[in-house]
Amino acid sequence: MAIELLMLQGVRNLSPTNVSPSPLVNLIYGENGSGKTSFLEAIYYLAYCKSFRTHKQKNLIQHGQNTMTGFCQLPHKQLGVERNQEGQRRIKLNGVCLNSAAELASVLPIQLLDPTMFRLLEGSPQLRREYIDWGVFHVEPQFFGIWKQFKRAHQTRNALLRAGGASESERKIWHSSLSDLANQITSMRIAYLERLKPLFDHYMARLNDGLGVTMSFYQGWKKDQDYYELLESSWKSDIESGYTKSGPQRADLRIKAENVPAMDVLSRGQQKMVVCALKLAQADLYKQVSGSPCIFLVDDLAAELDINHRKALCRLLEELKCQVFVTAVESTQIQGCWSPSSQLKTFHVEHGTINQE
Ligand SMILES: Nc1ncnc2c1ncn2[C@@H]1O[C@H](COP(=O)(O)OP(=O)(O)OP(=O)(O)O)[C@@H](O)[C@H]1O
Repeated sequence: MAIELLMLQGVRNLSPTNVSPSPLVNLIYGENGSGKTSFLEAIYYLAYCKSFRTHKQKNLIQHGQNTMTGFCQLPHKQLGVERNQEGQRRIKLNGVCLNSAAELASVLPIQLLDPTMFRLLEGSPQLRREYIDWGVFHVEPQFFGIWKQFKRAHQTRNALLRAGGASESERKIWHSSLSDLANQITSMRIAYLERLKPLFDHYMARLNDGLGVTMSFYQGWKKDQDYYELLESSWKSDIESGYTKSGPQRADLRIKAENVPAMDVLSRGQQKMVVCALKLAQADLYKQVSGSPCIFLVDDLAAELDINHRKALCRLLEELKCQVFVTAVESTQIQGCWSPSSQLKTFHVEHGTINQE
């Protein structure tokens, strides 16, 4: 998958933009505040209808404008997204309006590496669940529907808990349905991670061998415990808490270095390497399953990565043969990291205007 043409209008400080990127490596460089991250943010918005740096999507719309629009030409697909100040949004795929951003999930598979990526290790388990589930969904598309059903059943159980209980028969019906869905979700997550783990080990070794980094999966309750039995036995204590304390909604990916949580012992740069290995492994598996590579958005590659690690990451991105959009303040920071086969295109951003060199 590669973007063949990208058109943007009304995005942050960017002038109307019309770019034909390289199918492989695109280097976007310019001074601080010139618009590099905004450019990546616009691509990300096309894929997910949300920003990676703010919850307020309105902030993406250029000051003084009512609307922002993004359009990209993909192989055999055209994707357009528009959003206005009132929060109204229009998504079109091949000229047909989509009802929700969720329908976009498999159109533009994007992996983001940015200066805050270490949060995947430090942040809440929710971020790591989202990471796992992105991959599970792309391997098992029915996962999304099962997860939605589970979420509804889980919300209903919580509502019953807060209401002080339910009849035995009603409770048992919900527990049976919840445990069935929870077990399906967990099996899919475990199967996905079993395929991901050797890839993660491979990329970890290529990026920073010797850190002793391991990943393990916590499914959200004790491994050997039957989830239906657990729901039944924890009913009373869950009524006291007012919510369901265990289940796939509490799952986590535990990353350790020499048996200690990675975030407690690794440097920022080393944590970033671990996150790079996680994302590369995910992109590799995605490519094996779908036959097509992800697109990588790499913001400010030079931040906290020394030249050897930068080169190692660039080599791995090249080997994946994926389309990459990478930003830097100075082109010299990363221009030399790519081989001649990377079909490098360089774009200079100046006061929001993007020019190919
Ligand atoms: N809605 C908006 N309308 C117009 N300009 C905006 C809007 N939001 C942000 N800006 C401005 O856009 C500029 C571009 O910011 P951006 O983060 O893309 O720069 P950058 O090139 O990535 O910088 P850095 O190298 O410092 O990360 C900033 O000067 C910012 O103040």
